[in-house]
Amino acid sequence: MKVLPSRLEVQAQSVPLRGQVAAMIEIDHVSQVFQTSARQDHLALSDISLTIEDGAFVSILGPSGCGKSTLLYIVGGFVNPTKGVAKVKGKAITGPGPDRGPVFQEFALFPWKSVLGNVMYGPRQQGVKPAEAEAQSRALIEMVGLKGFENFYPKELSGGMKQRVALARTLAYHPAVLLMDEPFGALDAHTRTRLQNDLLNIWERDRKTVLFVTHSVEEAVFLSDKVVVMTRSPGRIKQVVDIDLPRPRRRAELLLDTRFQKYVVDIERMIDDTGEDELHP
Ligand SMILES: Nc1ncnc2c1ncn2[C@@H]1O[C@H](COP(=O)(O)OP(=O)(O)OP(=O)(O)O)[C@@H](O)[C@H]1O
Repeated sequence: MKVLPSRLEVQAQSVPLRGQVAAMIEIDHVSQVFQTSARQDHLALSDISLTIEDGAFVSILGPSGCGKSTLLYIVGGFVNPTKGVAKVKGKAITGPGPDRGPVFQEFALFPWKSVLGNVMYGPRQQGVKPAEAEAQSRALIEMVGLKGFENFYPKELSGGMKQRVALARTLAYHPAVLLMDEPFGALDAHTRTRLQNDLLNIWERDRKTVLFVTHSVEEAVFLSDKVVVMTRSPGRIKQVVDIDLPRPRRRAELLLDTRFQKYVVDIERMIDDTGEDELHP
């Protein structure tokens, strides 16, 4: 899904929500119809209901075009569902907010700002004083493994480094929920593995709720508490799989673990069973 307004400024203006609740996100009978340019209605999502607990890491898997991004954008408040309601902390989502931090490729880094400038942007917009915003941002840059690159500009960074900056920039808002749309999809296998490990380490520190869209079954099983498998278009939930593997997880160990391998094979079969990976206009 491709057309998104740049809403970073909007997110930065509202006040963050606080407090722990059991259900962080509730998606209640949500359907989404898009009008295509040919003026035909296209049912992208059909009657999706899903509850995501506070602090859970949930991945969404499914064939291309099944509505994964659309679901993420509905939770982000960038798309209003045609039917049903999506809630965050019990409140209906009516637009973007700083409680939900998107890590989407559409939210490209500001090319005219340094790494530090990009990460500091959110806290400064939220009224954090410059010295404090800088200290917080430097700590986050270190946390995502970019210490020493504070004064670099996006064009001087690799794809993986840009993703790290994007993650630090979103974390700087202190969102309760991270919304990640194939954040590592464009990276080489080695960088992808490193970023998966780093993301898990960061997540294990403060257990934010994460909603993560990916095409990689292995990545989903490695990272997640739950994997949501969707049917092909129109997207419905086929199955929610609880990933009962101990944490902290080490990728090298898990790859040899028969339980991990079984989850991957079972979920791959579920996706194959959703039908041919055909795209329909
Ligand atoms: N703004 C839009 N206007 C019209 N149709 C749209 C719009 N956004 C998405 N769609 C359609 O909705 C369906 C779901 O799109 P979406 O991007 O959510 O799927 P996806 O599962 O994330 O796909 P992929 O895995 O290929 O990224 C597709 O058929 C797409 O063409």
